[in-house]
Amino acid sequence: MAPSANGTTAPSGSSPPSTLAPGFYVPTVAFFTPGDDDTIDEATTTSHAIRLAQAGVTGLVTHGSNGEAVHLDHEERIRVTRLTRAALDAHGYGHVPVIVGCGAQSTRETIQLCREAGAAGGSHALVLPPAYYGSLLTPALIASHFRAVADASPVPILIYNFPAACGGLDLSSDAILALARHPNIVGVKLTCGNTGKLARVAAGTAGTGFRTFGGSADFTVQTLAVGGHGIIGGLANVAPRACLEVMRLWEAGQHEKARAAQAVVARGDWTAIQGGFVSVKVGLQKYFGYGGEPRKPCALPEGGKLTAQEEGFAELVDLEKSLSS
Ligand SMILES: N[C@@H](CC=O)C(=O)O
Repeated sequence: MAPSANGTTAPSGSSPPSTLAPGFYVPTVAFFTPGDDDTIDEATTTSHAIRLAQAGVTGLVTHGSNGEAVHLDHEERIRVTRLTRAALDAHGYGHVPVIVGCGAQSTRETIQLCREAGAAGGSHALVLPPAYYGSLLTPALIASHFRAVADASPVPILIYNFPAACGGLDLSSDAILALARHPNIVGVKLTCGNTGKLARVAAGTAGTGFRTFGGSADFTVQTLAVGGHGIIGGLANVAPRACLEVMRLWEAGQHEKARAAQAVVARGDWTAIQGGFVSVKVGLQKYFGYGGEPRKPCALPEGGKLTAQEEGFAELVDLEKSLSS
């Protein structure tokens, strides 16, 4: 039996359920072979997925913002999802869901990505709203997009509300609650950080199986306090046990300790939020010996900026390592 963040167990080898368990889900970073070779690093993709599962995370997300989805072609996306699913299955984590980032600018390509995600072993799709032609996209067109994708997708979808990645497009709680009535729209990741919206969506969908996730580890306690179901957050690439510990302490009613752990996680997440997925790679490389380079045109920081990012994770990694022993 393998543990999950909410303290339940699932028999290894079983399939992920379509209703997501509450807990902590990790949008994995992508790994590439060094230099001009620059192909998917299959060995590291596999070992990273296993490391996270062994730490007890509830699920993984390929091709979230941390996963450089926009730097990958369709074939590479399929390969990463297949590798991740296969790594989990081969190590007794068949019940652990793999959510797949499927945002694209057209409804047509988004549906194609959802179909490819399902065929590659993805259990759910995480869908950003299209925003490139933002001034042309009315709230009604955005809602039609999500409904058309949900109608056609072979896997249930989660809405991904991340205004900073979508030219400021920020879905309201009213819009999300209306979409939540679609039978194939089963959750939302709120990277907007609006905990008022989170409270309204969690309350408005209570008891339906719809899942309301905070979109960053730095507001885990806030999410749980208002009835959210957990976090989908990139910081757990570096420190999965520390991120889970905040949830465990809160759910055990140890609120002072949960706040103290949340403070450490929030300080670490500030480095990840400012430096994005590149800083997550910096943290992995410095403290766990793998991570490598992002795809160009992104680049690792150098000099004082590199050192500052490394040091920004030090306290968090101390907590992580204390929980590993
Ligand atoms: N801060 C976010 C970035 C994207 O949603 C995260 O932790 O995943």
